Amino acid sequence: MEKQPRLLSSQLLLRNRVFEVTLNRTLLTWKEIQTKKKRVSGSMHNTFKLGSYCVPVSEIVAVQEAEVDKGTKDEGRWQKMSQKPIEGYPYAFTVSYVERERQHRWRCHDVTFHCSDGSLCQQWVQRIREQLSLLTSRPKHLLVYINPYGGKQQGKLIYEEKVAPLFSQASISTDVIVTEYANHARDHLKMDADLKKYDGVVCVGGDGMFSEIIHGLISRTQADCGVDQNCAEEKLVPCRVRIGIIPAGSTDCICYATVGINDPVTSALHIIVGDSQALDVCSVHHNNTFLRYSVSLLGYGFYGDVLKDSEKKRWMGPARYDVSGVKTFLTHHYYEGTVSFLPATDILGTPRDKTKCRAGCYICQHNGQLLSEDAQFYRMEDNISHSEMGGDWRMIRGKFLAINAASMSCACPRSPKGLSPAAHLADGTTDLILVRKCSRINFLRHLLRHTTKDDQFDLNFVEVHRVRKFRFMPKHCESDLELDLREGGAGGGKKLLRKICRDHPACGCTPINSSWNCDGEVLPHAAIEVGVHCQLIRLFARGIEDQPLFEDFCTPTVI
Ligand SMILES: CCCCCCCCCCCCC/C=C/[C@@H](O)[C@H](COP(=O)(O)O)NC(C)=O
Ligand SMILES: Nc1ncnc2c1ncn2[C@@H]1O[C@H](COP(=O)(O)OP(=O)(O)O)[C@@H](O)[C@H]1O
Ligand SMILES: [Ca+2]
Repeated sequence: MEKQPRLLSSQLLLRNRVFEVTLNRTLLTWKEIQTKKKRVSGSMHNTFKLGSYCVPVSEIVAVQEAEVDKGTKDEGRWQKMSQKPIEGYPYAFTVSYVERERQHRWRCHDVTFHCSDGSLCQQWVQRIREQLSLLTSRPKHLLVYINPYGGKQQGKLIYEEKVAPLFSQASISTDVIVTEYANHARDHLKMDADLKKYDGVVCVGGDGMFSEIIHGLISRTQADCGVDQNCAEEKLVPCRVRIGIIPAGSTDCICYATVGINDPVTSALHIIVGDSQALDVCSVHHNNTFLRYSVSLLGYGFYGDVLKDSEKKRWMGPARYDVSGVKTFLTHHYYEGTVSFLPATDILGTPRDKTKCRAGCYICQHNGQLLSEDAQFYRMEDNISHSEMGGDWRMIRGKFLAINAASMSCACPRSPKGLSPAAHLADGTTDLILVRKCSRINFLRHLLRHTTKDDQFDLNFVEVHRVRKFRFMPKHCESDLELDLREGGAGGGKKLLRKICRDHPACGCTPINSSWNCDGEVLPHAAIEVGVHCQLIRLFARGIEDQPLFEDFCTPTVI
């Protein structure tokens, strides 16, 4: 039977005031004790307020015996915490814990308790350390990949200055690899990394870098388990190793949509406390050949074109998306093709819901298997679910300015509610958004609504479906065409081009096909098949926390 740790309770000094400090299995609390002197002043003026504070053990970053300053030199903050001596209390220890600030930002704060007795001080440090060691979800050894060229090229600096000190404070050891070329991290994970050694992988970079990491990790897991990625129908094996994202990219939508902010220190703290958030992954295939994985946006048309154009402007940093965004908006290209999809019918929730996926999301906790009342009835009647039968595929043919599949909200600083505000992180579905050909002004209305409270789907040229699978087939199948052009020689090519020009009068100024924006990576194929793999990977995150009313929240504010 598990040994119940006993309660530890002592009277300790904090900022020259006496507190009753208590540690149990889950909480560290400290309550101010009225001293005689204070009681007198309290009763006389009736203004004296006693402080009472608490921190969940799960949010303690570290505990450290503090060196009470006796005029000796400072030997470094985390070697020994230097403190002013208090008469009669020559010993002290410092607890570092997570404190919540505005807009989902987390910070590491310190509180130092002074003790009269050295062995009591040691007992406190030891007991808190014991409690921390019981938290088995915390990582101990991490493999870190830094993209030194992501975003504003600050990845290395961000990691060294803001993240590494926190990891060492929390006794997390790391192996750090600064990538030397694109796909370095992917290939290292896929082939070389000794994954058994690590509890997690940390990605310092943007969405493109994160994409490298998941490709390495998922491919490696499938290879180790003998699963063929090329077969679109295969059930993929979930990855054991969790991934932490330290945002140092341009859009950082995966970090923002899973944590609520793109802030390196906040992300580091979510890694340290050992958070876990499952994430859906889309697999993208073409002709039974595996192309890529995606966790955030798969965008054809507008977002594909923005990305493709922006790649030429990398030197501009994150501003390249604004420039390419305006350019792409003005060119106003539309693309013809057929979208087929398998609607997720047997679930609760729709992409137009007002409720959002938040930390501990009820829908995601049930793997997206929660049944709506109708579907439940249907299942009872037939004893088999619609999706188990294969479901009904739907087909929409048309001219589209954008086809977006958002497997998560895709919230980012540019659009805090995201491309699909009600999408879930881990429900096994993706929200397929179809924006049909419309006027520039209407398209602008749609785009601008991503930045306001107005519903971007409430427009007659926009539709959105929650789906488990989808396919896109452009009117002109690019790969066949390319092959024909290449293999058919100049004559054959010209003939074919003439045919395309006939079919597509805008040729010359309008490209026939767009490319897909797959989590910030250009995917040149137009024709693709996509399937969602429910909860294939896990992040060191917990989803976006509901903004706490600070009085209700158990943080070291007065309770
Ligand atoms: C004219 C007014 C336009 C306002 C439109 C606001 C809509 C913004 C919605 C952005 C959704 C972004 C989805 C995330 C994509 C990233 O994977 C990708 C790559 O990010 P990375 O550079 O790797 O961090 N970024 C972009 C812009 O394609
Ligand atoms: N050392 C490197 N040199 C060049 N490119 C790299 C390197 N490491 C990673 N990359 C690539 O850089 C691209 C962009 O990275 P990312 O971190 O997403 O930044 P951003 O958000 O600015 O696009 C990704 O496609 C990634 O594969
Ligand atoms: Ca999803």
